[in-house]
Amino acid sequence: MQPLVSAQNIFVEFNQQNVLENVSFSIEMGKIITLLGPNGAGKSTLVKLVLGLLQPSRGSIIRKANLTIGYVPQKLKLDPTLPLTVKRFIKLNSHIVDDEIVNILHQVNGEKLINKTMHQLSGGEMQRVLLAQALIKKPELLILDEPTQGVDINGQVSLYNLIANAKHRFNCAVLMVSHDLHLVMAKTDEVICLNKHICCVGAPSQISSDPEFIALFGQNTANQLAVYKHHHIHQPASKHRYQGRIQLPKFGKTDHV
Ligand SMILES: Nc1ncnc2c1ncn2[C@@H]1O[C@H](COP(=O)(O)OP(=O)(O)OP(=O)(O)O)[C@@H](O)[C@H]1O
Repeated sequence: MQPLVSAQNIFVEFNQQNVLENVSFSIEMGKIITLLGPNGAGKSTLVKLVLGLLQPSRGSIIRKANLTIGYVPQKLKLDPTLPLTVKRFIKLNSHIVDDEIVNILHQVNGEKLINKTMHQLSGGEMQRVLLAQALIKKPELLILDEPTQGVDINGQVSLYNLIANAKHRFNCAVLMVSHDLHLVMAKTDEVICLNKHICCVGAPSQISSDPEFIALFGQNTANQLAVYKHHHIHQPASKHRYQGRIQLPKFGKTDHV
């Protein structure tokens, strides 16, 4: 089956410096992919490439024709003087009737939020509304960039459950940047470990024993992944392109993982 997104030998350069180097990956229907990497590794840059907001300096990225993507950003900056209700926010850029809004909010446990203004929402409520807005298009691919920033632990658990439910309901693929390994790995089919180039890729249990992963993230983090065993078949890691050894910097977000 044709992948939803296929990237081949991507380079992205800012100010004559490579931010992504020779990155190749594909996103297949129904898979949950978690993107890991230290600060500045190029995770958001890769997300922008997949969204089509950025073009590679070299290499190619092919999206399935008419691919529908739902996107949940890290944070949404809204003009505080704008009295935008949740209902109006979800209606932006889409022609949907009120029943559909109620339905989609129900799917993220957010029916009670419909008439609140966006500024009244807590961190967790805001992320659920952003998820609802992303799901309204019935996306084939849902992309989330650190969706639980500023959300407490209960909110994090509930958000990841909602994401997993949405994946089953829409049979969509999910690409997410997350440092909440203890919460996301049980639901993740494939981990892509990025540090400008792809250091390693595979199921969480495979990645946990990869020397590059251990060198980059430490044995404690690898142990968190090791407990997750998947019983379905994954692509062999050799199908992905490993980009060779790297100089390994200290990981900057240890407290998050
Ligand atoms: N528009 C831009 N112009 C110049 N440099 C940029 C631009 N966008 C990103 N960068 C640089 O590219 C590198 C990768 O940034 P990116 O935001 O993709 O990393 P990240 O892995 O998402 O980091 P973090 O975990 O801190 O969010 C960083 O060094 C950043 O400063």
